[in-house]
Amino acid sequence: MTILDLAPVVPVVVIDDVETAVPLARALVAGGLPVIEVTLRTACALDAIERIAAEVPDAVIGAGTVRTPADVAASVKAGAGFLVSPGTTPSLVDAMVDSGVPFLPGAATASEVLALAERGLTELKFFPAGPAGGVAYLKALAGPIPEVRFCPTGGIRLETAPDYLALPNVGCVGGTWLTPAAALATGDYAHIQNLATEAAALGRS
Ligand SMILES: O=C(O)C(=O)C[C@H](O)[C@H](O)COP(=O)(O)O
Repeated sequence: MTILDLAPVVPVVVIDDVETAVPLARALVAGGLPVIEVTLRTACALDAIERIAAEVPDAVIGAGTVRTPADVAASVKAGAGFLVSPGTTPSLVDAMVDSGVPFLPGAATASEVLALAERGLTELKFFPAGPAGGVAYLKALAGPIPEVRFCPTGGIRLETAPDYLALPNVGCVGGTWLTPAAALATGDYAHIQNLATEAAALGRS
């Protein structure tokens, strides 16, 4: 079982207020989406990961927007169970390999995919999925590079997720649509749970 196969959708979340982290994670897990990516884009992101790791045992909590070896170290220290990067550099991949936790390095072109496959890495994030070519691009990659599987992220919504999930080289998709800023601001976790339930059902279609 790998990160790509645990849930059809990985919520990508931006947490501005650390107090929202635990109720938010609980709502996503209750809706059927246990794999959660907290982006390292806010000051409290590492604290949020730490709290979710400590208080929501059913969540598989990971760090997103991992850009540097220092991000890798800080994420693992905070308790991240997996790492996701928007793109890759040689030093970032080295640090991810050495981290001891599962990771999805980002790639957007055939050359980037081949560079990672050459290192034995065959589970990647495809980012930014929509702008980079979407479903058609992934379909084209499956011809020459069928052994590499992806979590496409970037511009995907509930309506477009099924087209990605139908591809043989897609394990799951990521997206921010599960955690609208307005719902977080007002503490509307019931709405977030409903969005998660809706997305989790895609895995049964
Ligand atoms: O922060 C990162 O590491 C990223 O790679 C960016 C996210 O995957 C996108 O921000 C997804 O956002 P939506 O397009 O709204 O679903």
